[in-house]
Amino acid sequence: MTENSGWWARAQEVLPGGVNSPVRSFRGVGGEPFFVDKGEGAYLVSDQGKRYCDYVMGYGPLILGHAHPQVVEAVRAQALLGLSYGTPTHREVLMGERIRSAIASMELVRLVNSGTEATMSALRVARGVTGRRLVVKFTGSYHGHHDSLIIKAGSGAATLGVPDSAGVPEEIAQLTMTVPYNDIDALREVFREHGRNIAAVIAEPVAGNMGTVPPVPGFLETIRELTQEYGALWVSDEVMTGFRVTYGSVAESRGLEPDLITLAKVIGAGMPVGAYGGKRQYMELVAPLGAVYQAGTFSGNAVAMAAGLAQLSVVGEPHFYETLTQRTTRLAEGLKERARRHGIEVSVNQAGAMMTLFFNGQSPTNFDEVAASDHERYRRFFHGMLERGIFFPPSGYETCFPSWAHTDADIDMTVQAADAVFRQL
Ligand SMILES: Cc1ncc(COP(=O)(O)O)c(C=O)c1O
Ligand SMILES: N[C@H](C=O)CCC(=O)O
Repeated sequence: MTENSGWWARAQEVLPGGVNSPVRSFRGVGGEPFFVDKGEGAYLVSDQGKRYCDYVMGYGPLILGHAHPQVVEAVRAQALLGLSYGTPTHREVLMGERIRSAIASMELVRLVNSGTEATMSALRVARGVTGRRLVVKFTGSYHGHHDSLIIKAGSGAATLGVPDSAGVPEEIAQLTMTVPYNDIDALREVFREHGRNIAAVIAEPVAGNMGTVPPVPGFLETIRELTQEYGALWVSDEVMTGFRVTYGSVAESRGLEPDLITLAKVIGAGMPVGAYGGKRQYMELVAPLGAVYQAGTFSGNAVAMAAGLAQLSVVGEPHFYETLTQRTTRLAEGLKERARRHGIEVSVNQAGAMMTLFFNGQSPTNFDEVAASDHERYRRFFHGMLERGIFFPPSGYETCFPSWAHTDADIDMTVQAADAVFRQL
């Protein structure tokens, strides 16, 4: 149980389940969510004045922490000039150029308003380019909530046990094939049977929506090889990983060139933003150049661009990702070591500044292995930490996002608190 300000009852009267996105409801761990008044650096402050060291960080976008001065100043300055224009602005161009300078294969970039919009549009392009209907996704991956991809999905869908959403017509669901993450043989089999009808394979280059699950050696390379062999497009969904694990794309940092890449989260610094892009030959199909229609009143929004550009200029500074990764490793190693002291079997998967603590002696490599972790224990761990003022993701299927604002002292305090919680598990 968390503090109760009375707002939770009011919220449930007016919002479905009290929330505007299912994971926020704490259904995965039980209890009631707390309400936030403000964020400051690595901390959230609740409406009851309680401070929480925050490892959720808006589910990833806030890589600099809450209310970073440069981001806030950029937002304030732009707001004074207007919020949204419906005409081109310099900052949209600057954002496109910044993304392209970091991710070479994003030769043309279209800005949208969310990760969901980005992946939905990327699939439309892939289908438009290939004239094919089938798409392949991986079990436990989450790419947003549109009809083609809310199938065997991770994140809140997995937590709530509704990986396949009602309301998706069977005819649409049948066009999506699912393969276990990291299962190279199963992927080859799907291509052997259906390869000439597959428009796209969409994959998180490090899965983050069943907790953090890195790719096994050869997995991303096989996606590249098979899509090229069969004339399908590889959509690397970097909504979570893009500019979080490294400056730019994880796929490109491994020497691979996806056909289309989707971004969101970090490029918006907490404002609603998404982007998709890729090789000119594909993106030239997007309206107004080509026949794939996609549009948006708020796309490239002026305030969102200001926030995102401010954040990207900070993360682009030398050694940013090395330092953030080291801090994340400090947390991961600290948690493992303290759990071991208390004889509790855990593993921690980490990729840059993404990590998940699993109550599982083996590091999971796919959704079934994540599901086999002790989620009841995670629930107790979550609440133990929350009582001590530390906010971990409210589900064993989500990722922790340490930020630049987390100091070594914050991390050591977290490890200390975990020690006390492990003792009671
Ligand atoms: C990899 C990935 N793709 C797509 C999405 C959808 O993004 P959004 O919630 O901004 O619609 C998310 C997160 O929600 C994500 O983590
Ligand atoms: N795991 C999701 C995205 O990364 C969590 C965000 C949400 O769906 O509210």
